[in-house]
Amino acid sequence: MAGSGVFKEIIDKDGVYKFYFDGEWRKSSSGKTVPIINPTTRETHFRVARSCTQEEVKKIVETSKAVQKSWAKTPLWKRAELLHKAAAILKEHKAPIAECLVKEIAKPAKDAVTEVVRSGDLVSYCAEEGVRILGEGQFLVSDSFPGNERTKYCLTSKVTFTISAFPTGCVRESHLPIPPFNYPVNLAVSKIAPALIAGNSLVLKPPTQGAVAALHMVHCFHLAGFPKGLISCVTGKGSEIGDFLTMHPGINCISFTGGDTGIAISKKAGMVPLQMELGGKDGCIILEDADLDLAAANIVKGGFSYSGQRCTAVKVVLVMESVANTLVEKVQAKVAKLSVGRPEDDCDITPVVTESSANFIEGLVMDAKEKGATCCQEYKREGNLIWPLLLDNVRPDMRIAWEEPFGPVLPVIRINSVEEGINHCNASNFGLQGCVFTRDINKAILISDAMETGTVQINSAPARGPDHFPFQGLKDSGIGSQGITNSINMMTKTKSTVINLPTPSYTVG
Ligand SMILES: NC(=O)C1=CN([C@@H]2O[C@H](COP(=O)(O)OP(=O)(O)OC[C@H]3O[C@@H](n4cnc5c(N)ncnc54)[C@H](OP(=O)(O)O)[C@@H]3O)[C@@H](O)[C@H]2O)C=CC1
Ligand SMILES: O=C(O)[C@H](O)COP(=O)(O)O
Repeated sequence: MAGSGVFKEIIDKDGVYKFYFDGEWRKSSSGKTVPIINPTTRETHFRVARSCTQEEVKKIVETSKAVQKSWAKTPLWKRAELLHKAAAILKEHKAPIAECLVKEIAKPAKDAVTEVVRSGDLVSYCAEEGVRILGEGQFLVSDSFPGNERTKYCLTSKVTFTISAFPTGCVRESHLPIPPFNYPVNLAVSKIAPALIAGNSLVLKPPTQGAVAALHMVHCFHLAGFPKGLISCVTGKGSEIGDFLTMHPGINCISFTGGDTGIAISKKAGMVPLQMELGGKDGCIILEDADLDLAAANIVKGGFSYSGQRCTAVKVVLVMESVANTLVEKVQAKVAKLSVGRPEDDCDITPVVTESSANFIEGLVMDAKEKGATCCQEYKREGNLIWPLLLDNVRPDMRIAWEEPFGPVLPVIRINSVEEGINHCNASNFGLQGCVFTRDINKAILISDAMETGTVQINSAPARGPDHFPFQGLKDSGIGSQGITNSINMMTKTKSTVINLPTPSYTVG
């Protein structure tokens, strides 16, 4: 049960979830709260402290200063040990955390448990990967470069972020992970674990929808015994506290996952490393020689899992005209078998996260219908619940050909050449993932190389997992690369120490 047992200290007597600072769960001095609306009932299910008065943020970020310095001196194996403990506690308490995901973001019950277990696995893998890659460095000699004798030895290693005090007196210490609503646990730990193994402190800003799941996850790190003040979690709407956090002089690294907000943040954040995983319009190109049963299964899984609320969802199908009718029939037959209803009942299609999201999705559908798209199913909506819809004969003048619904509606564009399909994908502002279905591996590789996206899946739907794979977006889909190793590297700095010898030294004797 959320907020009970080992989690009872994260909620106050009035039923308001607290924020986490300096090793304690605290009520906000603002005295205000933020309601979290259950997408299924459209009623308030939880309340979190609308924390973070500017005074509170200032104190939170500065507190990380001393703690971060001592954490950076903690041996790698000890950092890893604590991460393994947090991973085990996460998995031990997967049920109450999954319950929060069901109630806050209408994630189907089974998928909710999977997200928590996957997060525990990510934290453990990160602990091991961190010990490996942060335990290695480089040794370079000077005479490998023209004009040099062997008078210099260069030792390089990966160090944590501590940067000396700035003229303004602020020491830039803290990492700022900002995850989105659709994976408030997994896309939080995908930032938290690399930051911690790399020796950083952090201030987590969880999504409003998903905040309580994130707070339960933070408590698992608290129970694991991380030093007080190393991890903080501030609650409150991003629109109200986000800018103050992202532009705070004490923040020296931002890892964000979400929508266009990330583009705005990247323009405001200043001279700090950014890791941005943003939206996508993942294209699925179906060639004439494709295995259409395999393609149909992946289009339904890829396009409708978690009601299409995944940045890696299949967002547009580009199918060769000659096989389009057969493919659409196969997809329709599978869509008809999708269960629609409550996340508690493990339905395939559950309510989208907010009413505004449902309204946005509806707008895209209406625009496509008005412009002549074929609705393969009757458009149906009850509150935030939208029945799965395949839109055939979509054309480039329709908004849904380009915009990201983040919902259970999927456009099909019929093409007459592979180039047409690739050109459509590359004309998008997004460049996250794409996929191609063909039996010809040579064609698949050529298409993969031609697609301007961070990843191309061959004969499978787009996906971020497994979480150790590099995961990146091009163009408006992101900055930098996620995935455990790349995240660890992005959250460290390279330090060179050069030993200068008075005379050249080559070999013994
Ligand atoms: N590429 C990827 O891996 C992913 C991309 N996305 C994309 O994100 C969108 C949906 O996710 P959603 O969570 O709604 O995205 P948003 O961009 O609305 O929110 C993402 C996070 O940013 C916070 N935030 C909002 N405003 C600010 C601000 N001014 N400063 C700092 N933080 C802020 C939000 O907090 P709050 O909730 O309080 O507003 C939330 O925690 C879709 O476009 C989807 O494609 C989503 C998941 C993964
Ligand atoms: O942001 C998202 O939606 C996730 O990165 C998608 O992850 P998944 O492909 O593992 O669902």
